Amino acid sequence: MDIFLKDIRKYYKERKILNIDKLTIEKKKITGIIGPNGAGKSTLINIIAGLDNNFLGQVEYNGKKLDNYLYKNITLVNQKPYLFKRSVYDNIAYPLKIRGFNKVDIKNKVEDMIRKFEIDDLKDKRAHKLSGGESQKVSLARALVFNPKLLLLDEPTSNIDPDSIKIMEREIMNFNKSSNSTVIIITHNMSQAKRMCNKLVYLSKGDVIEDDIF
Ligand SMILES: Nc1ncnc2c1ncn2[C@@H]1O[C@H](COP(=O)(O)OP(=O)(O)OP(=O)(O)O)[C@@H](O)[C@H]1O
Repeated sequence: MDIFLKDIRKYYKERKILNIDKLTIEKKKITGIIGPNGAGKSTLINIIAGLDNNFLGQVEYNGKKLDNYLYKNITLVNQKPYLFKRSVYDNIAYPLKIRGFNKVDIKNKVEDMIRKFEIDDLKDKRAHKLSGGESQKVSLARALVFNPKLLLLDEPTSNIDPDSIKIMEREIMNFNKSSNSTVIIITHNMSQAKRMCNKLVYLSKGDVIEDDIF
């Protein structure tokens, strides 16, 4: 889906955090959002995810307002993911269970994710006992397993070792190509942005300074 933002204003108390007149995120592409600390990147991605309604302006998804169907097809992976106190396997299965997939499908899809992310050794571990980087990997696997139409990533590889970064970038790019889903990634890593993104949006003090750096 493509996303169109218009006249976005976000305040905390009197302080203006976001001030975006117009921004289009193109469908089927990977768009990177970059910019200094405090620029408003996480605030923006939370608004796009539908997790923050307290703002002025319009966000349209394929020309429509966010509804329940769209909301269920959007997922956000945070830098500090929240995982349930269950096994890694159960955590990855969860989005499929709540969407009513049958047991065989769930097993196949979860095992496929475990294979792709090379986390077989983690599958029976309780998720709250994982390291920060392991949690981020599991959280990305849990996001991709149900094939969202819009994947939002807030610094998904910030705690990750170089080998695991390769795996995560590969899986995000493969997912984007095979599903034609739209991906937005916040990153401070310019070489990662260049490796992965079709387009880059530069945010500074809540304003879009440039929206196509490449
Ligand atoms: N709940 C809140 N209450 C008040 N101010 C907030 C709140 N959340 C964020 N802010 C402020 O909004 C501004 C933008 O924060 P945001 O987290 O969106 O920045 P960011 O670009 O994602 O930064 P970083 O690169 O450090 O993650 C910051 O100045 C932050 O202090």
